[in-house]
Amino acid sequence: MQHRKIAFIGAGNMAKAIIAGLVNGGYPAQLITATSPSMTQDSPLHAQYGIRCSNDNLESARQADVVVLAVKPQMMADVCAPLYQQVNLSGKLILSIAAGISVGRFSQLLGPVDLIRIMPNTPSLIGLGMSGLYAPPQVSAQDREFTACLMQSVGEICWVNEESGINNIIAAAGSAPAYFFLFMEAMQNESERLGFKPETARLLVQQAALGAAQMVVNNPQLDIGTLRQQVTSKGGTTAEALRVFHEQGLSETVASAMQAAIKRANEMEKSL
Ligand SMILES: NC(=O)C1=CN([C@@H]2O[C@H](COP(=O)(O)OP(=O)(O)OC[C@H]3O[C@@H](n4cnc5c(N)ncnc54)[C@H](OP(=O)(O)O)[C@@H]3O)[C@@H](O)[C@H]2O)C=CC1
Ligand SMILES: O=C(O)[C@@H]1CCC=N1
Repeated sequence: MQHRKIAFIGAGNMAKAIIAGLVNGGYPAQLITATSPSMTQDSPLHAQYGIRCSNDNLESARQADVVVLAVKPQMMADVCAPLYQQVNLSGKLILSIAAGISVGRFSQLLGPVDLIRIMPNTPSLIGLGMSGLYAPPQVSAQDREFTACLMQSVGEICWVNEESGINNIIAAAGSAPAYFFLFMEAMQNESERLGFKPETARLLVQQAALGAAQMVVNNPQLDIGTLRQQVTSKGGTTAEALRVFHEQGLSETVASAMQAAIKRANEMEKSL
């Protein structure tokens, strides 16, 4: 893939996950800078990945070809104002990973820039990310290709044709690791109540989750429902557990939760 100088503005959970995935996947560390107010030259991110670390957003953005906006959505306006006023952004590619800040809002915050929205998720850290991408029509084929390759180096990607698709990606993938963690936490808690030590309870749950996910990956010809049926003996134990999930409305709960994530993203787009 093409290598460009990248500045991450904001170096929290999501930026760190992408940086780790990139460097571990062979992206040259000397081309990556990360900035945040608490960052120093010898911060752990520098020691761990060999990237440049700084607390100077403007200098980092000036020397970069690609600026990744990776601060909390609520911080975005404050972070963009000095970038707009003091950095020549023309010719640079701007990538935003923020939920709830639209391309239209960015053109208010930064003027007319080449911007692609990315909705990644934290498994990018281990090369198993899932990112949605949206580029407005005027973004060049080279910038689209670069961004696709960048995010493919930390996982799978999915382009959306409409910007509203990014909020659907949030519901289905960006926020989704937390859904699975919640489910696993609940299973671990109940396993502990059954008398397993915490580490054993965790092992039981993590191996079941990992095995189930890997079976989905390894069997693209099988519906996930078929894999479920293969576990579910007639009149057996799984059928009873699934009956409880159905009776207590698991599918409806999942659908409502995903809709709530989309609703929140839409609200953020109106208010930030
Ligand atoms: N977490 C996730 O799973 C996902 C997050 N996102 C998006 O990623 C973005 C970041 O989220 P996340 O990583 O979770 O958030 P974090 O709170 O973990 O990180 C935010 C980062 O921004 C830094 N920051 C704060 N103020 C400034 C500033 N003025 N200039 C530069 N950096 C600043 C913080 O630095 P300091 O610690 O020094 O204050 C911190 O490094 C959000 O917009 C979110 O919507 C998208 C997909 C998934
Ligand atoms: O919770 C959030 O708003 C961000 C976006 C997707 C995951 N985390």
